Amino acid sequence: MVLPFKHEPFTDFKDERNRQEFEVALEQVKGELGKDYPLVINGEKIFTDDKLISINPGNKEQVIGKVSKATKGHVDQAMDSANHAFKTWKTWTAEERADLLFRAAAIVRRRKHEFSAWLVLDAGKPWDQADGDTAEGIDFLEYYGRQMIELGKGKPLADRPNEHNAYFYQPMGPGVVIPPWNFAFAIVCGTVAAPIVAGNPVLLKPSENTPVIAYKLVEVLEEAGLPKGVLNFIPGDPAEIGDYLVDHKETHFINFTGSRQTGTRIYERAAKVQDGQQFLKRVIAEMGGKDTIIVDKDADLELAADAIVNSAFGFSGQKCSACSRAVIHQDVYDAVLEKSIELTKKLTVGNPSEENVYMGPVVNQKQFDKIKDYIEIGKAEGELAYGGGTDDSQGFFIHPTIFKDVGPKARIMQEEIFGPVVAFTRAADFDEMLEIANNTEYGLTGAVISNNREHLNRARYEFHVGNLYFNRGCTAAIVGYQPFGGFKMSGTDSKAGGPDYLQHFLEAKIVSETF
Ligand SMILES: NC(=O)c1ccc[n+]([C@@H]2O[C@H](COP(=O)([O-])OP(=O)(O)OC[C@H]3O[C@@H](n4cnc5c(N)ncnc54)[C@H](O)[C@@H]3O)[C@@H](O)[C@H]2O)c1
Ligand SMILES: N[C@@H](CCC=O)C(=O)O
Repeated sequence: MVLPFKHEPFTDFKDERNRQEFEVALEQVKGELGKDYPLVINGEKIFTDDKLISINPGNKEQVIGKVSKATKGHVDQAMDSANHAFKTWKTWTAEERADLLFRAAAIVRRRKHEFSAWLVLDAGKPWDQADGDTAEGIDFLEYYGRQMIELGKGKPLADRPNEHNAYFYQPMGPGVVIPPWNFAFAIVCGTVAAPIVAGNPVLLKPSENTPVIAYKLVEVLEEAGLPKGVLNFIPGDPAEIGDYLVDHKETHFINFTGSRQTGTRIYERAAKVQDGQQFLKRVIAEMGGKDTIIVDKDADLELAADAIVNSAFGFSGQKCSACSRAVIHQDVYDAVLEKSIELTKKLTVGNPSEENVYMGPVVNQKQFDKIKDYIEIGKAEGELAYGGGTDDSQGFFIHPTIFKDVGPKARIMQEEIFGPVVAFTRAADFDEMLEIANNTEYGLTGAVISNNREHLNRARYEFHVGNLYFNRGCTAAIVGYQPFGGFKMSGTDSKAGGPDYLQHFLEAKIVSETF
């Protein structure tokens, strides 16, 4: 019997034993750095001369791994292998495919600290954030397995005398998974596991920033018994193979998570029907955010400051859900700002592969330079209230940064920065707060800190975001509890980790028989 879904508990690093175990895992992974990793096509490991070099963003000199790079020829081979594998993979029952995910979850759970240690080194995640990333990956495996078992039963329909109607789901065919680097295990795991458990083979092109941890997932699924060709691992340069994967006439779906710029490009290209293409491609595109926390005048101000600071600076603001705008009622603006600065002063910044800090580096030089530019823009658009320091001598470190008195239309209030920068703005009343909260092109997450029930009720319907939170921060959705996905230019609102997610990768079929 499959037990009900329960999310994977987080590790308490205040417990000395957990800290010691994690240090052991970090040392183990450090002993494995710098290795070569292959492509995996039809179960075959292919090493190429041309490599992606993945480095530790907290220590630029440290090479995490050298990962083979796929060409267009490899994409064709991977698609052939996926098409071949589809013939048998689709015949596995929902329970058999779900069992495979449950086995994979058990393997990752046994090696949890090891996976989190790879995330610390490959993505620069602080320990708690890395632990949360691994736990979320396990959750996706457990949750989608259970959802597939449910969907495998089909849906009830009405029958009439001498007529039986059946409603069931079937897989679509091979598709492409293109994840980002910021949840380098969880998002890769969820976006791969869902189409696979639904019966579709996958071509996985991981982010060029974090390909090693993605390879680890491929190994786990192989160990769990995934037949060859069902998951093909084809890291590469997106400029070389990105469009080719999306345009391919055999690509049935593109499961993308990343920036608005790449997502809209994929959405547009996938709409074009290629010569010989016999179906319309489905695009799941989960994109960026410009997420707001509203603080009402009737609010717990300690809670408000804590929610803003942790949502803005957790993982250095490199979450699509991160709070980058705090919209505060004028009566409590100064108090919330002051409390937020006091909390921010206590945050530690450093290299998480050496010590358990609150904030690590940002992912690469490009992001570091971009965030630095936005800090300069912020100085012209508002007043630097705290932080602003940067240092890329050893790794890509940016200190938590707060701007105050920023106008709602300022660039740092409108454009996704994807770094530890938050802008504060004041509003006269709740109407104005909602107006400012909704005035971006994004609609991903948001939070309202208020004890006014009437205002919370209004926000429920008028604050236009896919994930809205009351009296807490706007990050850290949990699989099965807060399915995730946004409106507007934040994407197709796929609600990852929710009860409707697998249907993106299934065709619903009706068979009506007359007796
Ligand atoms: N909404 C969500 O659920 C969610 C979750 C995580 C991250 N994000 C967003 O992701 C972004 C950060 O991730 P990123 O920097 O990796 O994003 P990105 O758009 O630069 O890259 C995402 C993926 O797309 C690939 N890619 C780039 N160009 C491509 C092309 N032309 N064709 C096909 N693939 C291409 C990349 O190699 C990578 O694998 C932020 O905007 C963040 O908000 C959104
Ligand atoms: N699901 C994550 C965000 C994923 C994007 O980066 C959260 O809810 O914080």
